[in-house]
Amino acid sequence: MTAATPTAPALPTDWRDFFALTKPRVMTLVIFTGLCGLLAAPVPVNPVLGFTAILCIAVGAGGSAALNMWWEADLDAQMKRTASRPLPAGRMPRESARDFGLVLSFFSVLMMAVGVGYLAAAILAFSIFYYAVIYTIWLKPRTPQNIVIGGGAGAFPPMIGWVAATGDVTLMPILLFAIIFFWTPPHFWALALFVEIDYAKAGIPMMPVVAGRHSTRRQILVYSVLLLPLSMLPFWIPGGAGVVYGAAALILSTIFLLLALRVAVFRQGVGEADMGPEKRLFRFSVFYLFALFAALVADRWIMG
Ligand code: HEM
Ligand SMILES: CC(C)=CCC/C(C)=C/CC/C(C)=C/COP(=O)(O)OP(=O)(O)O
Repeated sequence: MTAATPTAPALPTDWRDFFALTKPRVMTLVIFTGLCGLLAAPVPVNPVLGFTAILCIAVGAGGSAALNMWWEADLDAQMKRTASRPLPAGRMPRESARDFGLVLSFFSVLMMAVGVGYLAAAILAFSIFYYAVIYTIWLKPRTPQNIVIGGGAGAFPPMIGWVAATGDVTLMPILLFAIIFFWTPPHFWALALFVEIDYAKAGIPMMPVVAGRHSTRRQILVYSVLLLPLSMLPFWIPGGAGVVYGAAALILSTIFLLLALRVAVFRQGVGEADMGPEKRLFRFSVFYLFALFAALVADRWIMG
């Protein structure tokens, strides 16, 4: 962040700009995994409590995204992918994004504490801090391991959903956390491979910029290999998920691994100019997590 960025908006702000600050497209999956954590928990959930918990996850995640955009306005201005966001495009004063993010974050935690429970509120508060401060301010500009460690922030929502329902952290929510944690590096590095030039321009030490494409592809493969047995663990542990989830996890994780193999190993005939395999892996990563968590809930409903 520098003080040089103008704070006066060049264009009037409207509600769509505030909505954009919450990174709504990315947050759909955050909210969905939170909802699935809640619905997969082995207890009946009071609908009002469940609705409050998901609303708090959505508001808290949106608040932390607004704080991320406030802090990164100068960086976002340098990248084509992010240059049209409300702050770099000059549609909003910087302070508005900061205040909006702080208000959303504060009220989401307060509402979670009052309406759902202290443990869920504490984990939500930690997730917001993790994304807005540990990842955005500390890790992202400093190390190519930024998203490996920082990915923890996005892995909390299913745990928050589960804790909101049960009041307790057991092995299952820890496994759901671990699945997203190991999913994040292939998800993000696949994208970073085809938008690498932007990150280099902005001076962000993303893995392809620092370690090169070859090493990034190998690391994508390592996480994708680990993801397969990890995603099967909820099926293998006693009292975990049933065969509907187990079959879905096996199929989805195998496809994920094959797409990662294509990115990492079988690139004969695919030039560096053609990032088709990386784009396919990125798109599938999003579908993968939606489908895996949907299967977890379907399994709970079908298998009981
Ligand atoms: C530190 C970890 C992560 C990083 C750095 C990251 C980064 C990104 C980036 C840069 C995009 C491109 C879209 C955009 O410009 O907004 C994206 C897309 C997406 N991410 Fe991630 N992501 C991370 C973790 C997650 C997590 C944990 C989730 C959900 C559980 C998630 C869900 C999504 C979805 C759904 C999209 C597609 C959005 C669309 O359709 O445009 N990401 N991610
Ligand atoms: C409940 C709660 C607080 C959840 C947090 C959810 C969370 C951490 C999601 C991470 C996903 C995300 C928006 C990454 C963007 O990375 P980036 O900010 O580096 O991407 P950019 O380059 O597009 O700004």
